[in-house]
Amino acid sequence: MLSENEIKILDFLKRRKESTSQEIAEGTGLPLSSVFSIIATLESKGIVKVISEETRKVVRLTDEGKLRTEQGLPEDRLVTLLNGRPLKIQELRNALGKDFEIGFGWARRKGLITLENDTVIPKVSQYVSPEYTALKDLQAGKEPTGEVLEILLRRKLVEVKEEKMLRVQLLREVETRPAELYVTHEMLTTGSWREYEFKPYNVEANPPFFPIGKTHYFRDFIEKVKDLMVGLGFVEVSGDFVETEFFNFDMLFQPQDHPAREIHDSFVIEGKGNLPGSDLVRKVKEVHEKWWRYSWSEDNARRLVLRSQTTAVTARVLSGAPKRIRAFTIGKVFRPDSIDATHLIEFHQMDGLVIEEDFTFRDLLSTLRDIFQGLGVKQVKFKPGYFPFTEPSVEVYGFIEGLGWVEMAGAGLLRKEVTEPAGVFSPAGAWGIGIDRLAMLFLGVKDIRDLYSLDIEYLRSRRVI
Ligand SMILES: N[C@@H](Cc1ccccc1)C(=O)O
Repeated sequence: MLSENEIKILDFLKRRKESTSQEIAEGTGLPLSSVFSIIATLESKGIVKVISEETRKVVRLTDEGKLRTEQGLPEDRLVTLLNGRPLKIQELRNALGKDFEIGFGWARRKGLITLENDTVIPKVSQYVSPEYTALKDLQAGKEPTGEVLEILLRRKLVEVKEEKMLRVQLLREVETRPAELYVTHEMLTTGSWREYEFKPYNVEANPPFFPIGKTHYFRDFIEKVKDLMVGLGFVEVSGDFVETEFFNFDMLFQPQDHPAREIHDSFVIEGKGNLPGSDLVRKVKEVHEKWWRYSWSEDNARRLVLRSQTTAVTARVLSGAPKRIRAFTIGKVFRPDSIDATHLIEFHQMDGLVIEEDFTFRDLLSTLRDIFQGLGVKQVKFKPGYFPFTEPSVEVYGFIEGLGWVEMAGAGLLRKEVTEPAGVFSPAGAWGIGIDRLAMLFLGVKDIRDLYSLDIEYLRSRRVI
């Protein structure tokens, strides 16, 4: 029992006895990936034998290369269009569309044209680029080398790929008569399937690879965190990347132009923002001047920064003076730093806020424990910490197999100096969790930059979680 494609390959091999997978693909018109899987099936049936397997580097046309092989290179087309006479740029642009820029650039660089005001003057009446010839040759099976290859690579018309090559031998001749069929609806309803013999599935054969669209894996992780928080009864809130110092620092009781503000650096943005219109600003000024003993400046509070902590969103929620709330926000924050495998200048935080009449420090710790449990961190430990806006404050550590205790979050009860100017008089718990680090631990990512990778091959290789 042989399938149609198996027969194709066997017929091809009969004439050759021995052949490479690439020759088979070429000779039968089957895609290389199918050839691999059919050879595996034929080998398991004892009809062919794979005598060697190697990987070699091959030059392949990219999608753009294929297109140019059909249409011609933009500079070739431009010269053809000119046909030996000068033409206005606009006419060429109309004729070539978005290829005009590329064609014009290359034609000029190659000295095929000159420009006088808005008129393009041809220097040659005909032109076939060596690149185009090389693409055609490649299509016919002759790989480019040397300088042309380099230019083609640079122009992204070809790419060098690793390709597996099997050398296959026919072990015995078999009668190549198709007898297998796939079962159809009709066979089932009429019962005629009983008269057929069916092909067993080869579950070990490698199927062809079809890339599917999927969400970026880090985005997926962030969605999971959001789902968890919503499941725990929190509402999601969000804020802008560009924030006034007022919400990023002042409302969080971090004094202006003072070392306590420098708990971390921030990026400054030109211009000034608006402050809230309530008496919140006046009360924040009061509390700063009373306890930090300096003259608080409204103008400084209007300065703009890229938010350096999502606690700025917490401050905005507070400014609405909620009586009772369970809210969280997740998003990017920005801090100057030198970039390496564990540091970026933009990363993600998840800040949370609980305001409840009899909310206690113990409630805060158990909420954090719940969140980390939900994220899959079973063992959590708390250490005293310091943040300008919370008292008491804790640092949260989670135990990760193979790594030990890892710092994951900062938290605490918001100080009265933070809540009261906003008109909040109930206890309020708050925290900020570093999301990138968590994601790296869970997704097995060693370099933080990979979380933001746009490399399509890498992203395809990531599992969907
Ligand atoms: N914003 C703090 C974390 C934090 C948030 C809320 C309360 C306490 C601490 C940081 O970025 O380090």
